[in-house]
Amino acid sequence: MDTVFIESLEVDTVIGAYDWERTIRQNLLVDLQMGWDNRPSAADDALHLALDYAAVSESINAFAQASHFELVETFAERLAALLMTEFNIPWLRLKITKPGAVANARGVGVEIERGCR
Ligand SMILES: Nc1nc2c(c(=O)[nH]1)N=C([C@H](O)[C@@H](O)CO)CN2
Repeated sequence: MDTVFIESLEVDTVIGAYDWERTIRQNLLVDLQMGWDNRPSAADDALHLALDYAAVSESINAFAQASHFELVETFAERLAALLMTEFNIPWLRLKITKPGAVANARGVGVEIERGCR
């Protein structure tokens, strides 16, 4: 299967398990690979047949704006379910990075794979 991807999309949200994190907004980086058959959109040169990465990015942004989870695991799981339903995505790999959360690490986070290729 082909993929459509979004790399290092920066969103801000309420995220964190500690008390001090509940009162601030922090940045997360979203890396997403989505399974899609790109042949129909390529054959007709038609956006309406493509998995529109701009529309997916807007949806991720809106989700982050409204969410306030403690764990990046929860953020990833709920976002994956939302995107698969909203855009009819059969398979995805989603990585959520929390930059600077751990001293001396550029980023920490989770990566999940859901659905069938
Ligand atoms: N597996 C996880 N471990 C930790 C998380 C998390 O979301 N998943 N979160 C924290 C704190 O919120 C931390 O990021 C604050 O710097 C600790 N461990």
